[in-house]
Amino acid sequence: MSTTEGAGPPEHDGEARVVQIYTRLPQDAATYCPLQVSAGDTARSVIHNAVVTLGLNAGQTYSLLEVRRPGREERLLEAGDRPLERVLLWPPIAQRWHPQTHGYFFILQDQQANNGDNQVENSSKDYDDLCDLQTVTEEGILEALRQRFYRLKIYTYAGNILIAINPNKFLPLYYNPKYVKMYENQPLGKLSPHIFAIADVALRAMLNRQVNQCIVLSGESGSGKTESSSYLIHCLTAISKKTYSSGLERTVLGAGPVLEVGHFV
Ligand SMILES: Nc1ncnc2c1ncn2[C@@H]1O[C@H](COP(=O)(O)OP(=O)(O)OP(=O)(O)O)[C@@H](O)[C@H]1O
Repeated sequence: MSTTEGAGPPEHDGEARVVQIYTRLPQDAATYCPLQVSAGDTARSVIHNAVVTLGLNAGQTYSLLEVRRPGREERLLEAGDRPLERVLLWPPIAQRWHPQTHGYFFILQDQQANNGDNQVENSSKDYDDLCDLQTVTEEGILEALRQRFYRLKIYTYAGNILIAINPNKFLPLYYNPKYVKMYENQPLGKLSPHIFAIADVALRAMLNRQVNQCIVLSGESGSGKTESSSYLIHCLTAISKKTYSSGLERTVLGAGPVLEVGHFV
């Protein structure tokens, strides 16, 4: 386990993948460890497993970096971020196998030694679900949402309700087609909060219970209800293979303006 290139193509096991974690530590030059990572694993658990696998000092604090272009595009993952969600956004070749030389990989680094570098981390705790807040006050909820918004995390759960904050700009990262597949058949809350998760849960409930389902979109004017309904419909038609090619998405979305006209008559 002491090379810069890894040892061969990774194995795939359903939703789990083998991810190469390289180290950037004062005590070594180029060590890596292949780790089996599943979609729900967070940076926190991946760091823990890498530290154990590499036999590193568990008393130290480590952080995990996603590298897209060595030295140029490096992003520090927060403890609750899910590394496999990042991998799915890499180009196919980089998703399958990611030795350092291909430019897409993860780095485990000593947090203390690297303070000041690549710091996107924020000391405030990040909550995917507002139900995890220690004290629930209006101020606390708004602050938690604000901190997530600063990190471009526009979705947050409050139990099985999804709160969406209008970013007022297109965030391609969120709506990558690979995310539709990733959220398919996943329990709510296993992956990062997302509108596709709501669509998938509603579709599965409908199919399993054979009962119509309803998703309520509520918010003030301009908050993003129409936009959100488009993402829901896109996701529903994409995961329903039969309707995917039938133009249903276009038909349903086309009904929107007609209904809105009715609203003002
Ligand atoms: N998830 C999003 N990503 C990017 N932009 C968004 C998102 N949600 C909303 N927006 C932006 O905000 C604008 C207003 O959103 P939208 O039309 O969906 O609001 P609305 O709640 O349906 O408003 P109204 O109730 O007045 O019809 C959109 O045109 C879009 O530019």
